[in-house]
Amino acid sequence: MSSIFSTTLVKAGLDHYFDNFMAFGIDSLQSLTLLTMQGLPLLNASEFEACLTGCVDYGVVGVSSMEDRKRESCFCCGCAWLMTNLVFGRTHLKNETDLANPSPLQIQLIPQQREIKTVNIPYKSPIKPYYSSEDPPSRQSQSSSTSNLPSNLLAPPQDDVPAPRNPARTNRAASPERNDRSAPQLNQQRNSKNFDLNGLDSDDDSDEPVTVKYSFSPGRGRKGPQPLLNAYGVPNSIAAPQRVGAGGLGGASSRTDLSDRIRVCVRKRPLNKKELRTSQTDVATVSDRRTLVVNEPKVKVDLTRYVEQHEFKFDEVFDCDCTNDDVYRRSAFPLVEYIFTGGKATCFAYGQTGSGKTYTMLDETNGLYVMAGRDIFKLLEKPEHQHLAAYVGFYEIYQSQLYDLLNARKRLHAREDGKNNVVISGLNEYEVSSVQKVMDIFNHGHNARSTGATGANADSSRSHAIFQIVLKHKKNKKKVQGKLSFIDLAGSERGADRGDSDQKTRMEGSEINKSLLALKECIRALDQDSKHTPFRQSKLTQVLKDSFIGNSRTCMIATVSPNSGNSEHSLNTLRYAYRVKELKGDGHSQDSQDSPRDDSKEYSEGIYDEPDSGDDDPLLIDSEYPPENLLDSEDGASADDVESSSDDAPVVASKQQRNSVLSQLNSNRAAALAASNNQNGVVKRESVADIRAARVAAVDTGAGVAARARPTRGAEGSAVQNPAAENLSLAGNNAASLDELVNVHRQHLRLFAELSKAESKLIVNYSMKLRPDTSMSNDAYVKELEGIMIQKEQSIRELQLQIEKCKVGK
Ligand SMILES: Nc1ncnc2c1ncn2[C@@H]1O[C@H](COP(=O)(O)OP(=O)(O)OP(=O)(O)O)[C@@H](O)[C@H]1O
Repeated sequence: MSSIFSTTLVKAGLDHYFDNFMAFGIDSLQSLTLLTMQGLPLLNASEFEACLTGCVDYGVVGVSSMEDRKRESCFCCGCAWLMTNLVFGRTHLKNETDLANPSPLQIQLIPQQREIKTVNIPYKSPIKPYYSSEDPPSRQSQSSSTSNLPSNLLAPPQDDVPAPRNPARTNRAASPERNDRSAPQLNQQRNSKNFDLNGLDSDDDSDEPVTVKYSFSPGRGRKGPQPLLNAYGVPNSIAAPQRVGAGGLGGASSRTDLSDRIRVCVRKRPLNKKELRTSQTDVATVSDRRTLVVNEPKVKVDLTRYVEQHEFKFDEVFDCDCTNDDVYRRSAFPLVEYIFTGGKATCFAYGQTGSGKTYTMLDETNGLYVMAGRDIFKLLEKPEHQHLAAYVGFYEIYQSQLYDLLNARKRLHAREDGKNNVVISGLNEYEVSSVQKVMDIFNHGHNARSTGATGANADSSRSHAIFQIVLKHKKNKKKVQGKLSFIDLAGSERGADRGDSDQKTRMEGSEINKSLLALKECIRALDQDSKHTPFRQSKLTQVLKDSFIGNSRTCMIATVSPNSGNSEHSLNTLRYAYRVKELKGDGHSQDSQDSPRDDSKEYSEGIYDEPDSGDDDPLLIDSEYPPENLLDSEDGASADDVESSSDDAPVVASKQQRNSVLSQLNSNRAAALAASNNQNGVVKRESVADIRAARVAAVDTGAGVAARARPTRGAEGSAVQNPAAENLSLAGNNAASLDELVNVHRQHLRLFAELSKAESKLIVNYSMKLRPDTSMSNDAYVKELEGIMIQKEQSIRELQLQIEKCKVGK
């Protein structure tokens, strides 16, 4: 880098962009002027003006102020206007030694068409470049006439990454060379098994990932690692949820125990060929066995790009070079051992479509279920297990209905026996004696699984698939020793991200979201030893009920795609996984600044007691249960009713005593609240906890007096019906419905928050035309908006329905 260059920047008043220029390999007047000089005759003043105002690629190099842009010209999008009021002297240039060095930044113009044909201005993240000076051969051999642009320039992965206002001018193809003087060195270790960039055919959209390991060191001619900046341009420290406190997962030294009741692991898959071909960056770094850092590419409001770092800690983090066997040893294997001791265990894969859930859990030949099968058969050979036999069943939950994948997708029903064990009645279970048999049966079912096209993935799983291995006593097949379920959940991405999918797909998405939220709440409740586990929220959690109570172990494997284009989804996955276990052993961590909101606190308030399963004994299964034990029904209504009756079912004496103490406390609390309201002469808004407290008081004392006697302020002191008091009496009459209402309401709020976020983003993108692709047409905008509105409408309807239910019970 020449001193003339820096002097010139100072003269031009652009020296504050020095780092940005460096990061983009612009380290000499040579490289700068090549961008600006050649197109001088191409644009007239008004075109230039239009380009200036519309050129969002300034953000790429961080030139944010309009004044600076005018001064410095629109070099980055290649509109090729020479710097107006050029302070950068061409005379300087002539003398400059850098002139001898061919610039890596080239523009090839076709003046006749007044269109920039090719230009390559690679976006090199100041944090983590994805290619070294020795670019992969395929990139070097790309023809300059094709538009094989660095995707992060022309087709940035994020929706909110800026795109040029005039798409015609963006038809630029890559120049193969890079400035290795300015570029940081990047050493790549590639998995020889898959990696052959030479062989990357642009038509090859294979999703087959390639393992790429990066190690980065600053290169010659470049300043050291650039500091990360946050949205305010301030160096960014690690900013994401970090668990704090003892017993949590925050400290590197935190305990990770294979025998934990809940284990939350994360698996990062390798970049696939398509992602490599489109030059997507690997933004997820496994920094140690328990830590994953996501470098999220972002754009400031002034269009400057920056990177935000999020660090997450889990029980276990598996890097992209980990095999299924590695994952198995640290996740499912302990569960296998556990079921032989008479327990139930569940292993989930959760993540965005295409992130590797099926590959991990149910890969036909190498999934965790195969490995578990292998170990189960080994253990079954032991003399002490000779009385046991293994059975497999495979079903799916699609749109809240159960289907037997081993029996022509026959509808199934979940039932509950007297011991709170869930039985999928009618499920075909096959006795298996070898891994091969397990695999054959699995394959049969796998083919029947529902898949459908979504905007996100043409082959996306639209259902939750549950493959279970049950250990039964040979002499009495109704006697179950243990059960291990492998669950390949449907894709976690939200309905709002499904592009212009039809209503059916959006409905599916909404159903999936609902069940995943419910699942999270249930696992959290389990992790926190909560007295109440909200099974009723979805079919998925209803059928997994016995995996959340009593003798159970759960392992969740969150799968993430490492590419920059999916960073938002990956972050959602990681936040979900984090929330599952965030509070363990630290009741105060929800107050931590970085910790996400604890919205299920009341579950642990001890207001409700879920009856113990009392099933330390092996399960006793009976497929003939009275109809009142039906957990799922055609109309979907009785499930709740049944569940509520199970909530209110008699509990063991000690629990009754505890409940009565709790009732007393709650009653006092409600009365105190009433008194305080009375004293202040103000009608206070009720918190959920208050309503619940009063409700429980009303139910348990049988009087409901505290609730109904809530005083209100009225004109001249006359009694005015207090809506809160009405709620309380209502709750007393229909406790289960109100309970459900609170849950639905909570989900509604969450969904609305998400949707409103998406809506704001949409309108910003549309109005500022920031979408990199041209698809943000009026039509696309209207469609996306419509999609969001439909979801909001659905959510409101659901809430209204629940309100009606409560009223009916009044
Ligand atoms: N850890 C991994 N190593 C190698 N390849 C992987 C890995 N994870 C996933 N893949 C590959 O990535 C692709 C997508 O994976 P997979 O089908 O498992 O995703 P998914 O999360 O189950 O998606 P969906 O929800 O749509 O079913 C597959 O081709 C799979 O082979």
